[in-house]
Amino acid sequence: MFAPSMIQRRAFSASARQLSKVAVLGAAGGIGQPLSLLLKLNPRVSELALYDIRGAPGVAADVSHVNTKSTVKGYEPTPTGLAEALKGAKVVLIPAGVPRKPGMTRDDLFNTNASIVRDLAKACAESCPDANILIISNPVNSTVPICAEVFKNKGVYNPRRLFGVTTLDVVRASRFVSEIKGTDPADEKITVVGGHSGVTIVPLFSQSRHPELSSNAELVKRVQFGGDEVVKAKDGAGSATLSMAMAGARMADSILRAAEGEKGVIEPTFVDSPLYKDQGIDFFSSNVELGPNGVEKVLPVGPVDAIEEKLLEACFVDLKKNIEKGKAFVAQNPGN
Ligand SMILES: NC(=O)C1=CN([C@@H]2O[C@H](COP(=O)(O)OP(=O)(O)OC[C@H]3O[C@@H](n4cnc5c(N)ncnc54)[C@H](O)[C@@H]3O)[C@@H](O)[C@H]2O)C=CC1
Ligand SMILES: O=C([O-])CC(=O)C(=O)O
Repeated sequence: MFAPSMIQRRAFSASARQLSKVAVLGAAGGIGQPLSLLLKLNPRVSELALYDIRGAPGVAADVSHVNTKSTVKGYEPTPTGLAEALKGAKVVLIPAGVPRKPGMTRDDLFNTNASIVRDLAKACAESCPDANILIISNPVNSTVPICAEVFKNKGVYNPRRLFGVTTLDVVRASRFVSEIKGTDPADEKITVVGGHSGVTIVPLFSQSRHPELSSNAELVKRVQFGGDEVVKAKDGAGSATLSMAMAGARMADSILRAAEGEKGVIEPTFVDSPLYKDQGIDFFSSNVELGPNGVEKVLPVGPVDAIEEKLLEACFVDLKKNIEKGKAFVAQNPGN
């Protein structure tokens, strides 16, 4: 017999910890592999579904030996395999697609990655329409609108559940500031808004502990073009994978914590946003409060200084074009 207090405690822990299936599409890639490992280490994940057009069963077999409770399964690259991987998923992370080589912009990836994301989005809309979809594949400024259009066409679009992963931009910003100031990056909370490429990435140092940094043009540029640093250093072998895996795992964990009812979970992310819709910009990255239903509240950008005002103006020009390009792609190429 259990004492009443024990029964209460057991009932509480069972309801607080939900069973969460998480799927990774593109799981055998540079990001997908370390991301899958980090998700295997997350106690909030009960089931890990790994899918790729090649190599997912091997990655799954490897990761499955890590001695945490969750189960791991790799799926074959067939429509049934994909549907099975997605069925019942609470979170789907999508790092499928090609990465940049030196000299390329993220937009140069559009021609290859747009159709990959469109087709995977279609599978998600069919097999797990209520899942939280986290898009990592570039160009994020266009692939997120692509996913939204696909979900709309299927009649299952829920703007609260679609996220462009821009976490890496704030991860970089806090690290770069800590290097300059000799501080712990954990203490450097830097707001970054806009989109996820070049000048659409807008760090708001005026809101940080070091407001004077907004006039540090070199630092601003480093945050905006941090991805290029890695692309150049990898010299043709791809772009950021390990730091991205960490950033993606952090975002997934935040989504899961909020789903479990934790209050005050805030992450920056590129979402269907009311902030600049009046200027024709339907998606924007800003701090977002997460909840059991996904996006709980899109937080305002807050006060910006004159330099940041100019950065935002430049951001809007490119961002608008990137978003339109994604929407137009689905309109012209709806796929099967
Ligand atoms: N949002 C962000 O902050 C970041 C985004 N990225 C983007 O993430 C993407 C992936 O980068 P990496 O992992 O380095 O590339 P990768 O080439 O190492 O891996 C991509 C994986 O996707 C798989 N794939 C391709 N088509 C697929 C499909 N239809 N279904 C399932 N899997 C498919 C490939 O087989 C491969 O294993 C790139 O587009 C890159 O630009 C990279 C870093 C940061
Ligand atoms: O730079 C790239 O192409 C990959 C990426 O999005 C990043 O590292 O932020």
